This record gives sequence, structure tokens and C-alpha cells, in this order.
Amino acid sequence: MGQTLNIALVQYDVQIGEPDVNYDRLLDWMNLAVKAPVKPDVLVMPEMWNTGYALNRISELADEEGIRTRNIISAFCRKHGVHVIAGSIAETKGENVYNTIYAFDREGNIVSDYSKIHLFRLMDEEKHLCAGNKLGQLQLEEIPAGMMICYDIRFPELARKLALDGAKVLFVPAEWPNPRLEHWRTLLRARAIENQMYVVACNRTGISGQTEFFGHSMVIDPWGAVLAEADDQEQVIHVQIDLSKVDEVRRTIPIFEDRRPSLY
Ligand SMILES: NC(=O)CCC(=O)C(=O)O
Repeated sequence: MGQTLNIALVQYDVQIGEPDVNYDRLLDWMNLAVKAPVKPDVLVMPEMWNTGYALNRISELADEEGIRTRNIISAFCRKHGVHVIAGSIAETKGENVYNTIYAFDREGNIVSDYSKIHLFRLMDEEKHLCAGNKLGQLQLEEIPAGMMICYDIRFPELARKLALDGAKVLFVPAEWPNPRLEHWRTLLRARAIENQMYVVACNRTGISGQTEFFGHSMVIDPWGAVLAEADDQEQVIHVQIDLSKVDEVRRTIPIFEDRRPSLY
């Protein structure tokens, strides 16, 4: 891989409390994504795609130790030679349930994992899930990248820390609902502009109980330009990103050299 990456965001409807349906649907969407004329290097999917926010039954529905997910996605990566940022899943670790992303390389190896560190009280996450305790950092072959999950984008210090540690691309799986579309757009663009990095954010679509998810998965470049934005329907969006743009923007406005961390 050179300085470009072809990214596919798999934006689809997640069936709440139906892992079997969701594993099948995810594979259908992933198979569609890799058939594109320009084959993707990386596939990204939404948050909690195996269960949705079926939090009252989450211990029983969550993937035990992430094994089912790891086996299925690892085999897919090996077969198709793609990286996968496997959205996030509800998974058990011992007695606890976490909201976890696994990142896979083209050979199907897990290269990183990240469990959501900020749990979203408005959707009762903190009553049912445990928060992770480490950052989401990975190398996509030679490209340093970071991972955050949904509500995490409201914490600029987290994205800044990932950027300071070298990330040039930030992956953000999400289940972000109405009526906060403008928060979604604004926060994602802000994280891209202030850290001069690509932001690749994949949201779900569909209605779950009273909650309506609007899609609008986005890829934003380090200057803040929106390279692609989905509408509210199920779809795969394909975008090529050029990593040299990160260095170019960081040279043009050298915020990382001009910071005054001794004052703040
Ligand atoms: N799943 C989430 O973390 C949702 C976050 C969200 O909707 C927000 O407004 O923040």
C-alpha cells in the first residue's frame, strides 16, 4: 500500500436483539463492498452491529469473548485481502459486556482492539456496559490510525491525544440518532480540522423502537472538506484518501508546532 487508501463504509440497518440476522446481513453488505470496481483496502461498519442497543438482554446476546465475530471477520479478511475495522460489537469478557472494535489486517490477524471509554448515559449504556480503559491505536500497514466510538467524538482531548501519538486517520463507528444530525456533522468536521487528520465515520440507518438513525456516514479530509456523505438509506460509500494531504495541511498551518501545552 502506498500513500492512498480505498475505504468502504458499510452503512446499513441493524436489527435490534437479532445477532443471527445481523451477522448474515453484515456479510451480505461486506460481500457487496468488495465487489466494487475499485476494491477497497479497508471496510468500516457501524457501532454495536451485532445486537443494536438491546441493552436489557445484552449479557445474553453479546458475542462471548468476541469469538464469533473474530472467526467470521478474520476469514473474510483472509479470503478478500482487506483490512476491516469491525465496527463495534457487544462482547462479553468474563462477566462484563463491552462495546468493542476489533481491527483486522489483510491476513485476518487482529491488529488492535478498542472498547468504548465514554459510555453514553442518554442511551443507558453505563447501566449495562463496562467502559474500556485503553486507547484505540493501530497501524494500517505503515499508516498510523486511531479508533473512537460514537459518543467519544464529543471528547476533543481523546482525538487530540491520538493525533499527538501520530494518528493520520480516525475511524469512528457509530449509532448516532436523530435529532442530532448537526452535532454529528459539526463534531466530526471539528475533530478533522483541529487535528488535521482524516475522519472516517460510519453510522447505521433504520428505526429501533422510538429511535431513528439517520446514516450520513462521512469521510472528511484534514482540511475539513467532506469527501463523501451518505444519505439516510442503506448503502456502501467508497472513498479514496490520500495520506500525503495530512502532511501538506500540517505544513500549511503547523498547529502541532504552535501548541503551548505548558499553558493549557
Ligand atoms: N451511541 C452513542 O454513543 C450515541 C451518541 C450520541 O448520540 C450523541 O449525541 O453523543
